[in-house]
Amino acid sequence: MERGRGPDRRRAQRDVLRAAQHRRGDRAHRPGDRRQILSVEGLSVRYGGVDALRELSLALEPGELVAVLGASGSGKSTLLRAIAGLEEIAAGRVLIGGEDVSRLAPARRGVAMVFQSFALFPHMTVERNIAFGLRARGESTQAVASTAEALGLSALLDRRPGELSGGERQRVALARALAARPRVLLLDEPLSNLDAQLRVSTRGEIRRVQERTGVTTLHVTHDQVEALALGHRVAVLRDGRLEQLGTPDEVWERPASAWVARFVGTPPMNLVPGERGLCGFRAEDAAARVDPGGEYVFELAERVGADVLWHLRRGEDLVAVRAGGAAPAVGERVAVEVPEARVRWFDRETGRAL
Ligand SMILES: Nc1ncnc2c1ncn2[C@@H]1O[C@H](COP(=O)(O)OP(=O)(O)OP(=O)(O)O)[C@@H](O)[C@H]1O
Repeated sequence: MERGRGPDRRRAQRDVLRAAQHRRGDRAHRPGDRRQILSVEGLSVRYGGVDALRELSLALEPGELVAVLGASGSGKSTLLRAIAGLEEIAAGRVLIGGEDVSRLAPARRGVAMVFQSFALFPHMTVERNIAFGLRARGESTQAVASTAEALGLSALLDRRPGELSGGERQRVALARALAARPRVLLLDEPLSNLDAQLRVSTRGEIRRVQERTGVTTLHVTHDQVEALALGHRVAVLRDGRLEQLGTPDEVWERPASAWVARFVGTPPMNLVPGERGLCGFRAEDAAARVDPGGEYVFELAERVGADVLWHLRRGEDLVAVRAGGAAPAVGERVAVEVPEARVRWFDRETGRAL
């Protein structure tokens, strides 16, 4: 589950490019489908004394997939639940298609939500699970067959959830959400109950179905690999606030703060004190070589996927750099060079990018 180097990084960049092309095409085909715009303005949610969301504002273009990334407790689920109408809002509002839906009942907002637990009805067949929302509203169930087909579920329509694999159950949950043709799709960690391999394939499926249906989507995850691979843009949440909103490339290349720089990437961006503040650089952007006059001391080498990382120390500061060739002995001096264009500077006090 490595991110950021070699093929993974290139794949992420290709995905971003495709997403941009998709969005351009999308606009050309459905000019101004403004009914699908989702925005939240100054949203605050409180649980007793806990501020789960603090004046959070965010706007999604029609057909856009935004991955919401944050540590546990940062307010990701609360954001989705507030948009769906499942949490009381202390301040701010939720707009869908420009209409303030903050006071509307969940069922009238035009949103569908998929939970981590899938929440399927165990006694109903796949077909009835997918049709559930449509039947409840007295609507035609015509969309069931085509949605099931799009998600590769046609052969499973008569089974019950207990007779399905985890990945199949997840696809049924997704099909049930999509069959109702929501304006906005909310996905709350939908991949976290799947094993590593299935996560990757289901991730691709979500991406394809989302692009095909063009439904505006918020996808919550605490997994940065998933967020960068899946989102047209990524919203990074920290303590109920929006720390950064940007394309995967922007979040990777130009973190808005030292906090984002530390949160995104395995290893995270190196941060060491420099003349202009905190100096940030990624492991793959640095060149390291044994040099008796070098500032760093070699501590250990570690294989991470396709790469070998050298962990180095300079006083209190630890850095990791991607290196080739034989590792030096522990304690040997190493020089590290980073091209100026690859260095990011952050304010020492506030941590904001300079
Ligand atoms: N029903 C509740 N009652 C009290 N506090 C709550 C409740 N639900 C959430 N919280 C608190 O609100 C904050 C945000 O929670 P939320 O579930 O939105 O975070 P999250 O980012 O989705 O976390 P995770 O990744 O662990 O699911 C946390 O501090 C959490 O403890």
